[in-house]
Amino acid sequence: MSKQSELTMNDSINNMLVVSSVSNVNPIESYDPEALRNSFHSEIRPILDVLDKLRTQGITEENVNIPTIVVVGDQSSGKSSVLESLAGITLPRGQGIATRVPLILRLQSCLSEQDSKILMEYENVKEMRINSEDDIEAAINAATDDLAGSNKNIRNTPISLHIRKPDAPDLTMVDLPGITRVPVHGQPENIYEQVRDMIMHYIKPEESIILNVLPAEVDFSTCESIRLSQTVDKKGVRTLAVVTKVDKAPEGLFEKVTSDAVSIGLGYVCVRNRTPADDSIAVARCRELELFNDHPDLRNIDRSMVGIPTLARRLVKIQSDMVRGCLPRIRDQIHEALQKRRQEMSNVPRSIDSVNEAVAVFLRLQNEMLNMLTQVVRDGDFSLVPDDCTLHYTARLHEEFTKFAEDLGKSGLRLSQPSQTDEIRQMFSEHQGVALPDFLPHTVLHQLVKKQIDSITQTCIFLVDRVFKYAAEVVLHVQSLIFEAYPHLRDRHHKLAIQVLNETKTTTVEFVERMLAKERTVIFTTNASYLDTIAKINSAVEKARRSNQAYIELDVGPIREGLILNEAVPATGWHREAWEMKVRIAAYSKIMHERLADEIPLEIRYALQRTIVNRLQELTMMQAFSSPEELGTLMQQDSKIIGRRVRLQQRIDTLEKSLMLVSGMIAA
Ligand SMILES: Nc1nc2c(ncn2[C@@H]2O[C@H](COP(=O)(O)OP(=O)(O)OP(=O)(O)O)[C@@H](O)[C@H]2O)c(=O)[nH]1
Repeated sequence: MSKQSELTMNDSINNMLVVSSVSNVNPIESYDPEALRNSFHSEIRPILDVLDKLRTQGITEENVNIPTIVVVGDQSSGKSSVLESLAGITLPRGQGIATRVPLILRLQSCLSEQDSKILMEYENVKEMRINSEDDIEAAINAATDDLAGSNKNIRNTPISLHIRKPDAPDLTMVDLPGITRVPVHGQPENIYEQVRDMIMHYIKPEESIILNVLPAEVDFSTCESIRLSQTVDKKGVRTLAVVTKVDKAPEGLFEKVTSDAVSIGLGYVCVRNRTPADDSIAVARCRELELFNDHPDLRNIDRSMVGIPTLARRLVKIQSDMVRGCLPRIRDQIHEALQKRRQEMSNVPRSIDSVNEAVAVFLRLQNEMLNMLTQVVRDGDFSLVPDDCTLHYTARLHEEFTKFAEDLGKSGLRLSQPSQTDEIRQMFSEHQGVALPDFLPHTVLHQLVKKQIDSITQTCIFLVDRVFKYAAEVVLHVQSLIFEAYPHLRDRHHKLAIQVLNETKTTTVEFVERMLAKERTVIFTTNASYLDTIAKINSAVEKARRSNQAYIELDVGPIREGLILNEAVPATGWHREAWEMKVRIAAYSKIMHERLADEIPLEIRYALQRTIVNRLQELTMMQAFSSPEELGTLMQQDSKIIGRRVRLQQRIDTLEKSLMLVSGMIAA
């Protein structure tokens, strides 16, 4: 019992009885711990113990909903004071934000003072004993600072306070930070959203009972806590209102709680908590008794709606009703969570405990990598990674090659461009005398073909660059997936893959350069489409001429352009010869582009397939480790994976323990 308390709890109870006999007005019920203990059914207590244990083990993080009384209210509405009144101990209170982390308050009655104990737990602090009630406030403040820092920040990591004392009601409740719209004392700008999210987390489950703390001085419909609780419990069927500070605003309270403008399904209980003027909690209880018995505005309120003793009794009853029959559902939820965690665990690599095991995993992973690369690169089979579009190798390559063919088609000479006609004409004049005047000079043709090749050289080399870069990404991505847990092994394979791909890229670039050199050096084709294209262009122009068209749309193979006939195709002279040369270049370019658009992609695909599926396979298989130590280093697991495995194992252990507890309780 608090040193501050000049009156003991028994004194206060005696006082309550004295006051009530003097006042002679329908006295409110006195706080009778014995009666409360008796009303607490013997079968409820063990269930509560189990539920409390589950809660402290963090089972709620596994989506297992445990019936809980959640205390919510606007800032400084008196939440902590209500808990203080129920527990008979001093909790941190104030005008600013006092509660900054969830406080799970577990009250438990016991037979004698010798059995009393106070324990606190949070995060990594387990079963910290608090020797005196006077130290609770400081301990909670220190733990809050520890969890949420010493400024006014909040954090959703609970402190659990277990108080066992003779006259406590058997109740477990969660106190939450008060809702505030305006950040104060260095609180973050989004303090409202943070508090709201925390409150919603606790009140959303159907199993939660919402203890909505409303100060008597305000219009209840303006309370933010009412607004929030109505979003999850519209009709208020699981909401109980506690009206505090009735001593400050007794006028009109009777109408407020009887009209029920804010739909509170479980009803109202009006209380007067301890104020700074009360020396002790016991004194506060006496003053509450006097207030409700004597005040002309309060004495008419139904006795079942006033006083901390009534509130304690109501809560114990609600809690008893709640926990009865909840165990089978909780067992099923734990079972489901356990299955899920076990499934997750089966996907986390196991720890490696021997050299033989390390060798086996080493070989298995290498095989997995090669199989996956073969599937992706050779077979175009991405069934292992349906959602990962980067690994749909053949489709991505096809896109690249189609674009390459389009780019080639777009490059080069345009039949309609006068500047090119002038250029050709210039070339003609420089090559006069090489052949008879009515022959198109081959040297000019050759020079123009060379220009064509120069204009597409970059397009070809860039294609090799892009495709090899992408292929390297695919290989590294597959390796990262397979060797996720083994960073050293992954790095070794990355290095090997980059090395062989670079080698192949060099030979592929050489191949492309050789192809372009051939095209630049030799003008050659046996392809009938060369003459065919020339004939088609000429015939289209002739036809247009005959029908006196000034303009034609040419559409011959890849040649699609509009021509103003008199400008582009003059009947005689230099211009006419330039036009004829242009037609030949266009027809020949078409054949060259087709050759390149097929040959270069074919070579790239062949080279990549041989490298990734065959060469990499050989090199991977040839890889060895010189000693068990080297193998040990290679097979060292990523610390993140180790951490994940440990955390999962802890969760599984907790769930297994919880399942045993609950199943045992159901069977009992
Ligand atoms: N007069 C009077 N004052 C009260 C009553 N209940 C609470 N108070 C005072 O109201 C102030 C706020 O009370 P708290 O219990 O800290 O309120 P809270 O809702 O827990 O506060 P936060 O956690 O900061 O939101 C304190 O100064 C209390 O002493 C009451 O019934 N009567």
